[in-house]
Amino acid sequence: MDPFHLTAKKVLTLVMVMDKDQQKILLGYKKRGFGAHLWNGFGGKVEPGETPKEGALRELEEEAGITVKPEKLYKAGILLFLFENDPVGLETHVYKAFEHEGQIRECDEMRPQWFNFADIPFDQMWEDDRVWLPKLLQGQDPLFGKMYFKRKPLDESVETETIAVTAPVTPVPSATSFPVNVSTTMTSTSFTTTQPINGPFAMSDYKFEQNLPAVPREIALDGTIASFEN
Ligand SMILES: COc1nc(N)nc2c1ncn2[C@H]1C[C@H](O)[C@@H](COP(=O)(O)OP(=O)(O)OP(=O)(O)O)O1
Repeated sequence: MDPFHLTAKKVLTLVMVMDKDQQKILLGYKKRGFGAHLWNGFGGKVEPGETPKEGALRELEEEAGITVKPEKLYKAGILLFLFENDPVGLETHVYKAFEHEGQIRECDEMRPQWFNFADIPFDQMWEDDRVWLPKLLQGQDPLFGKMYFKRKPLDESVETETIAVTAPVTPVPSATSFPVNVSTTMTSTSFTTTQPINGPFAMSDYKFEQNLPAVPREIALDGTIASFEN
């Protein structure tokens, strides 16, 4: 059985906002959820009834506080992320924008920050980014590719944060002291979580589709680029 065989896919978006004059890109530090502790563009799941472009504009506003005029948001490609032994692929519609409106602001999910093109923190980003993002910055889009990921072994993990937890602790009576009146006291403890470098997956392979006759709308479940926008 092909470990990358897909039976379903989720449609996601990813928006890269750039300032060509300053040679800067706006990235967000993901504070929670899928891809937590990594820098990425802004985006998320496309909701029922939305086009990918509408979803991209909504997520950009939710996560970075800024808006882009629909006609100034350009399709930069589609990346299909496949995970070993996971039958659900992530069809990610990538967009780019060079101008925006509104004030950039942090939210509970993302912390936005501008980076010079020369200082993009690839060692704290999904591994696929170092393959396709330089192409995007050089204007070699639209990009259509499939990225294959395997789960990382735990020894590639690094400790990233210590979380202090105040929790009620209920002493368990020993057999000899039983019966007693069990009292509940508050105490404080802490534990350390591990976060694998570049996220929990390692990219094992990737393939780009070159010289397509038209702009694809989606990547089919069998991996072929099936339908085209005219
Ligand atoms: C696996 O490789 C990936 N690489 C890159 N560069 N980006 C990725 C990868 N996998 C997913 N992404 C992007 C696509 C989306 O922009 C986000 C994931 O979105 P999320 O799951 O957070 O979607 P939301 O709708 O915001 O989620 P909530 O349910 O938390 O609202 O990462």
